Amino acid sequence: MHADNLNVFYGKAQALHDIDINVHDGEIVALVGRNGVGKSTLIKSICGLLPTRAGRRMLRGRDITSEPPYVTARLGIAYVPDNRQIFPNLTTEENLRLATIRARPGAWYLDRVYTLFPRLRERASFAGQVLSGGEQQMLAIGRALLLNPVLLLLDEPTEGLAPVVVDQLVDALRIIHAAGVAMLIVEQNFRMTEALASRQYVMDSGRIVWSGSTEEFGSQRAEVESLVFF
Ligand SMILES: Nc1ncnc2c1ncn2[C@@H]1O[C@H](COP(=O)(O)OP(=O)(O)OP(=O)(O)O)[C@@H](O)[C@H]1O
Repeated sequence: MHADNLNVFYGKAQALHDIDINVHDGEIVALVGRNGVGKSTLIKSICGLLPTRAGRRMLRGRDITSEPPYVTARLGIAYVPDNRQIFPNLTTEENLRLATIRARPGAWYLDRVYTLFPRLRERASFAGQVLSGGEQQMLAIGRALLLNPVLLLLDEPTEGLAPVVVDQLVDALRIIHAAGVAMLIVEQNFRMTEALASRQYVMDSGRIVWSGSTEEFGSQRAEVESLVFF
């Protein structure tokens, strides 16, 4: 996926300025920055939930700038929102089965998601609203996988989760990555992004202000942290 000179507005207010980012096939890339700098706006615009005023978005050589979310999903971009958007009155399994209805054909199917997240199999008949935060996050990721994505967009997947659950998610994301799925992860948890991502983008005030490999991110930590937290 390539976003080229993206500019996105809420009404007259410009939220994203001249954004250039790439996520290559099979790559994990992190997007970090303080609250309100535009990270969620960027991933929503990549999957077509927000219109692009200028610039373009490409997926595997195809221009998707004007495509709505249901088309980008069919082309292989799956979005895991920060509020997870589980149907509260449907069971875990019903939530998952809904995702399979118009999914791309591919390697992910219900039983494979249950193998990845055994906890979801145990909770198959429980309503979405009684799941723990970690279980809901697993459900949101499992549902996205059932679309058979080439790119998974994850908005703060570890927010509010206990460290032991974060470790389980990191293990699951490694397995998903090994299966060939690329990811763009919005995260405040540096421990997680350093463990998973090969490259990092730092945002501030609607712009990309730093980008580099995870090794550079580690060696320039003080400089990067001054951009992210002050
Ligand atoms: N629906 C909206 N209408 C108007 N302005 C919005 C809307 N959503 C977000 N914004 C504004 O756009 C800017 C970027 O918000 P965004 O949610 O993308 O930031 P973020 O980096 O993801 O922050 P957070 O980590 O808090 O989610 C903020 O100034 C925010 O107030």
